[in-house]
Amino acid sequence: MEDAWSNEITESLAHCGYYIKTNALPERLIDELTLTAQDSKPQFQSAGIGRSDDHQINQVIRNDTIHWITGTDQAQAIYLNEMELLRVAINRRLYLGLFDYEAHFANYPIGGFYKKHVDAFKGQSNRVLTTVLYLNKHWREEDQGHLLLYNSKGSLIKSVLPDAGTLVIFLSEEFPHEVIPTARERLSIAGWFRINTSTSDKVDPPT
Ligand SMILES: O=C(O)CCC(=O)C(=O)O
Ligand SMILES: [Fe+2]
Repeated sequence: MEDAWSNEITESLAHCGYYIKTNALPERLIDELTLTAQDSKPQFQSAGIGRSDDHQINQVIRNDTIHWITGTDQAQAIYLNEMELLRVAINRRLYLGLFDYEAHFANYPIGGFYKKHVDAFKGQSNRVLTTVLYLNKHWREEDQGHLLLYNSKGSLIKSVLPDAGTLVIFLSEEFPHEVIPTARERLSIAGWFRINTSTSDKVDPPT
C-alpha cells in the first residue's frame, strides 16, 4: 500500500463518499485471488441476510454464494494485509475509528443478482465502509452484472463493470446499490471495514 494510493482513496472518500478504480491492485495478485476463489468453490454457501431462517426470502433478494476469507493462503493474506494498511491510513486521515475488516468471496451464477439494498442502516450497524474487488478477466458490457450505485436520494450515480482488478469503496450507510442480473459467472471479494460496537453485555466481534 503506497502512500500515494491511500491518499487518493481517502481524498476521494472525504470528497464524495466513494472511490472507484480500475486495475487497483497488481494483476498477479488479482490472478492469484481468482485462482483461490475458483479452488474454494466447493466451500461456497448461500449468502444470508440477517437470520438464517430467512433463507427463502434471501433468495429473492440475492442469489450469490459466498466464502469468508481467512487468509489461509498467500494471496488472501496479501489482500488482507493491503486492507489492513488501508484501514490504518483511513483512520489516520479521516478519523473513522475503523476497528477491523471482514471479507468474503462471492460467486454470482449466470442470472445471479443482488437487489437494491444498503449494507448498513444508519446507526444500526458496525459496517462503515464497503469494499468490492472484482475477479473477472475481460468483462464486457454485454456480460451485464453491473454494480449500480445510487445516492441517498435514490438517483443513479455510477454503473460499474465488474472487471478484474476494479475496486469500489463506499460509505456503507450512504449508498444504496444493486447487482443487475449477470450474463456470465461473476466473482468478487466483498468486504467491510467496521467499527467496534461492543457494549458491556456483548463482545464484538464474537469469538
Ligand atoms: O458485487 C457487488 O458488486 C456488490 C455486492 C454487494 O452489494 C454486497 O455483497 O453487499
Ligand atoms: Fe451490498
